[in-house]
Amino acid sequence: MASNLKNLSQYSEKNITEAVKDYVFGIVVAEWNSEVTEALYNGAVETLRKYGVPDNQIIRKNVPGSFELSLGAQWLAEQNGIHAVICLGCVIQGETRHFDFICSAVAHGVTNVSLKYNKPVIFGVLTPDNQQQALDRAGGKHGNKGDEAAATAVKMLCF
Ligand SMILES: Nc1c(NC[C@H](O)[C@H](O)[C@H](O)CO)[nH]c(=O)[nH]c1=O
Ligand SMILES: CC(=O)[C@@H](O)COP(=O)(O)O
Repeated sequence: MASNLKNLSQYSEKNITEAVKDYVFGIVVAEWNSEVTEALYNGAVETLRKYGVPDNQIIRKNVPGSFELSLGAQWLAEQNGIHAVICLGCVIQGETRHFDFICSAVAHGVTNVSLKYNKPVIFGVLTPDNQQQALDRAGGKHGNKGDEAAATAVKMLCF
């Protein structure tokens, strides 16, 4: 379902239990397009807080760009005290195919980290054609991808 047909901040809370407040969440944030990625981060943190996760159980790691999210996620996922990792980035289409290479690399990289460490590693990366599409999905008319990513991490830990 396309994001414009489903608000990213509206999701089922089925299966989410009280136990989630005992977990520790890593959040890796790409610095590229920081206006967008900071909004994603704020959405993710507010969602975790909503379920009672204390701020000292949310560990942030910044990386330069979305391409580096996979390694940043690995640095967090390899820590026994971290139970899930949320990766937040925004890759905006430019004039060349660089966009395609970054998006593919980070999607595969994040997946590989999740499978390697047997932990939820959530792909919270926007891949819009332009800045407006990104803003629409970082607290705009289509909700906040950061909310969705944090809720996904919570749900995976509660299954
Ligand atoms: N153009 C965008 C980038 N580019 C930078 C790469 O992510 C990476 O840091 C660089 O290729 C060095 O390895 N990153 C984004 O997150 N968003 C973009 O729109
Ligand atoms: C997705 C990107 O790396 C992008 O900023 C590159 O832009 P361009 O393809 O115009 O060089």
